Amino acid sequence: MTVALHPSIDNGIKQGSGSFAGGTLVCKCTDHPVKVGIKGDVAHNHACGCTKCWKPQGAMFSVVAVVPRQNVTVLENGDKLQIVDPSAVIQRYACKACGTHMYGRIENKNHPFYGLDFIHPELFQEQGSQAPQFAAFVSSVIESGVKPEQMAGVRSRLKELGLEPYDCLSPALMDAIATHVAKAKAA
Ligand SMILES: N[C@@H](CCC(=O)N[C@@H](CS)C(=O)NCC(=O)O)C(=O)O
Ligand SMILES: [Zn+2]
Ligand SMILES: [Zn+2]
Repeated sequence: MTVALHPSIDNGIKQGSGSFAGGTLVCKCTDHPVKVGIKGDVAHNHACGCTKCWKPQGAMFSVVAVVPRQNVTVLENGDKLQIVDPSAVIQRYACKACGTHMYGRIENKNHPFYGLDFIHPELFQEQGSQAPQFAAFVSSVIESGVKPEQMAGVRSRLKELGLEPYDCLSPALMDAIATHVAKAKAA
């Protein structure tokens, strides 16, 4: 049986249009859904296996990407949003009614990813945003209950889908973090 990872990738990765102009993220509420407007396309879209990123019901992975924070605007029913864990690096704003995370924001100006918000592209009403590029925090799915002996199958399915599995972030993002830290130390 094929390993189920996330509904938006289990049937194959749908490539982005390359010219996605942005759109509206909508939570799962049928009544008064939270709507968040995003300008432009997302970047660094990836599957994340960590326990903190929001996943739809039954999914093993989250699918999460970044956008500049100035490109994120709460459009409707923002009163339903609350921060999941105010002590986390990424402050994830979730709908109190349905639990969907609408955006995650870093307030620490010294953080390497300060200025970028984290969003879940599957919540776009519109099609065509950038496809997932890799898988991050893969080993962390064990913390959500996946058995260690299932991991070979999980990694091989990710590879089959074209998502290289990493146990932290991709080399490009890890290099960006290390560069930021090196510059901060040198300053
Ligand atoms: N193994 C941990 C990893 C958590 C983690 O470090 N997540 C990454 C990727 S989203 C992160 O940057 N977290 C910062 C945060 O959650 O605020 C878990 O699964 O809970
Ligand atoms: Zn909701
Ligand atoms: Zn995560």
